[in-house]
Amino acid sequence: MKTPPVPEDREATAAGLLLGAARHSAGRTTAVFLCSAASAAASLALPAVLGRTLDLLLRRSPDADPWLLACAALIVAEVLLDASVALLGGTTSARSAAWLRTRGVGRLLAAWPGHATRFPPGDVAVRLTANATEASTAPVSAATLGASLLAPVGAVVALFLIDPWTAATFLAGLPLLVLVLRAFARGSSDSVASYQRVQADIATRLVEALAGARTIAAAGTEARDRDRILAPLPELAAQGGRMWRIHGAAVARSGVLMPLLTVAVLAVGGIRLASGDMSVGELLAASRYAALAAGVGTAAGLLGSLIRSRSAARRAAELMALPAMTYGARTLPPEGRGTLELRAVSVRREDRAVLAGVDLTIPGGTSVAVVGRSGAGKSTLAAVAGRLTEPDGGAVLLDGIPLGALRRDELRREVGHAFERPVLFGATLGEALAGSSPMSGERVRAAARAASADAFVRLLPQGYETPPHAAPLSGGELQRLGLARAFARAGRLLVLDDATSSLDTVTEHQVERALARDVQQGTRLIVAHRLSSAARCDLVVWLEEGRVRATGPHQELWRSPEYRALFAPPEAAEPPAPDLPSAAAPPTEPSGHVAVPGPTEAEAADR
Ligand SMILES: Nc1ncnc2c1ncn2[C@@H]1O[C@H](COP(=O)(O)OP(=O)(O)OP(=O)(O)O)[C@@H](O)[C@H]1O
Repeated sequence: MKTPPVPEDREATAAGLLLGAARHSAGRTTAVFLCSAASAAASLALPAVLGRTLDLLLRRSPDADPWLLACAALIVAEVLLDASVALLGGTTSARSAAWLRTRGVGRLLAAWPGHATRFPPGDVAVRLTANATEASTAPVSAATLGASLLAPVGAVVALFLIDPWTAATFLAGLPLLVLVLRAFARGSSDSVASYQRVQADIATRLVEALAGARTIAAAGTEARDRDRILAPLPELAAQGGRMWRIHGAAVARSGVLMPLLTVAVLAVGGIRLASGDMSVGELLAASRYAALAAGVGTAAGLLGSLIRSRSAARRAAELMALPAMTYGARTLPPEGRGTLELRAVSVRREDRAVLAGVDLTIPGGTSVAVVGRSGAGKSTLAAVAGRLTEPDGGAVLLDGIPLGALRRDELRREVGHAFERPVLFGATLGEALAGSSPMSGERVRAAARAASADAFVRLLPQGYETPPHAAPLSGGELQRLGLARAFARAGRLLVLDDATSSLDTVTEHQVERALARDVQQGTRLIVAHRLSSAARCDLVVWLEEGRVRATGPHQELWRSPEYRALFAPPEAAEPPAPDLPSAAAPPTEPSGHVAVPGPTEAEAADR
């Protein structure tokens, strides 16, 4: 039977996510429940059949034979059903885990990059592996728990039917069990959540250390960083110990309580046998039913599993709560040339205005350098212009259409990006440059030539067939591949966020010339620290503390000593005397650059 899907926003809660997983595997989970229930029914029927068989055997009745066969059939059925539950349960949980991971990864990648990168990679890995696995067992645990209660409930009913006194004796002890299980559920939730949090903390530290392996080796701090990564271990041990102590205490208490209740039922049954109110067979059946009813004590194990699943689901659901990037349904006017407009754009980060009321109009086909001191908001502006982040106020329009109203394919086809430290995805370099769109090898190579990447790629033994991880790339070569990827898909707007910072000035010049000559013409927004880059652009946007300080051609802005100071080494940053002609004349060749580390692709996404 097809079940309706859980709405996506409901999946952002642990209950909604678990419901979604249960619905996804509804057929198999129902089969687990039915097999568990049938096994419980077989175990319930067995004592009655055994008791009846014993009475018939004691009477040497010829009718005992079919009853003996029924006993054997019930035992075989129980074994087979239990085996089916184990097999089905395992595969059902595996399917639920796959579903949870697919949803989680999908949500993560569909979210605004800045939101997604707030979860450290190690933490995300734990949420999508260990936590997803634990959460995935919930449907099967719930089905098994539900079915496992059928046997004790049925056993108490059977006790009533055999002799109400035996049933009343058993029920008298049940409130104590409820208290034990309640205390267990409360204590466990807390310690399980803390355990999972500390687990993720260690993973986060480990992944950070791997990313900074060179820094650790260079500083010779291996021992200190090992201790730092493993610092939460004592807390993990404490939370783990607490978790299993609570579990152990619940199992021990119910383990004492349940046999006591069984003995009490037997004692009452013995008295009833002595008074002639019960047969020997009925006493045998009552003792077996008492043991079955005592099985309610094992609920602690399944309850513990459900509590761990719920806590893990809560962590996985936090990924589902990430706000997804939204797109519209509009396309760009065909005659547009890539005019970019920012109207009163503001971006806030941690209660601070990173961009404040930025108004800009960049005519189509213009190359624009965005300059300013470190932290001025250049990368944030680049991210807003390419809609890698949504402004908190104002609007960004391309050829008169708000970026948010554009169709996804239209937006990503017409707006390209290159970053300071690009990440290459794909089985081969050729694939990594082509990206997701089908593209001829010649177009990829032309883009690589424009980015001065073709020559070194062809020198690799496998050329464009080299897997990215097997290509020995310098920072500058990697940047050129990132540029080639952007050039190959160049549309109306190309955003280069410090994407040439690792190139030597000669190569940078070559790339810029090829960009102007060989790459499809459109608007270029270039975050630049080098004087030469700013000088070669048609227009410069000078940002200062999140605001546009000035816009204009480089030659015009060069008249300002403060503008010149952006590109000058510190000792020359003092405003020069107004009568110094050399300072006022805009140099055409690079005279220096402010060496500021720019963002990685991931960092750029975090604007
Ligand atoms: N996710 C974020 N959370 C908090 N602050 C942020 C975030 N992203 C950027 N900022 C802050 O916003 C300001 C502008 O950052 P941005 O990276 O845009 O500057 P930039 O001009 O590109 O700097 P640089 O030249 O050093 O790359 C900085 O002060 C930065 O610390």
